[in-house]
Amino acid sequence: MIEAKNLTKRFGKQLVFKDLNFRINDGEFISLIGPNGSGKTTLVKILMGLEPKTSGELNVVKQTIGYVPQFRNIDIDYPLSIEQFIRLNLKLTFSSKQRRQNNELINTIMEKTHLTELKDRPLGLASGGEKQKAYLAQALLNEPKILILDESTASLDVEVKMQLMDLVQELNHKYQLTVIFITHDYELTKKYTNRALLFKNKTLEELDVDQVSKKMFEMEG
Ligand SMILES: Nc1ncnc2c1ncn2[C@@H]1O[C@H](COP(=O)(O)OP(=O)(O)OP(=O)(O)O)[C@@H](O)[C@H]1O
Repeated sequence: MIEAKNLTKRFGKQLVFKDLNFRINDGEFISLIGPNGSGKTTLVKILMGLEPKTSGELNVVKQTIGYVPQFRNIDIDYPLSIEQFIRLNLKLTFSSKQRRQNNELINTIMEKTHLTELKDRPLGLASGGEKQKAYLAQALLNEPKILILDESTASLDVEVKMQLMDLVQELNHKYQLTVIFITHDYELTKKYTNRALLFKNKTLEELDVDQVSKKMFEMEG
């Protein structure tokens, strides 16, 4: 469970947001929406402990968080396979017992993300959707309870976006994974999320997904 009370963030003199009050329950699939520069990434950085809050309270109860960024282009010469890329986040070990456990974990995660058949494909030659699944798999390595998708579908075409979101929805249902989906995509918000947190006038509104309108995605920062 994540709970914020009067959460405020400033960068120097610039107020990013003020007095945010919200709660995200375990197993929710929620979208975080709002114009460019309204503070979505700053808020998730605070949730992940990567950025200090200025004031207010934030409780993230003993939860591990996985983070999936929007994929950037990876050079076709990138030397690692999909599996090797996912392994980058594992702790280095020379113990054979630990290596066995690592292998089991990798196999489970590759299955969960439907990457088993693609494990030896060089990441540089993978499609956009496959690359994004590799990022997702890497984020799942420390068995997070909360998954943050930071515009993770943005550079994918429509069909591939849906496939990735179907996969995330499956993980949300099967493993009660809490999902926070930062997005500028109206259709995906409506189709996949139950609730939305909307940044407006430097604060955050909690909305049922029925209350979300296309207009909310057209606002300028
Ligand atoms: N490290 C920083 N130092 C100073 N200002 C920052 C820093 N990080 C973000 N900002 C500012 O804080 C504001 C919020 O930025 P943030 O990236 O959180 O917005 P966002 O809603 O995620 O935007 P986008 O939809 O464009 O990704 C912006 O005005 C940005 O310039």
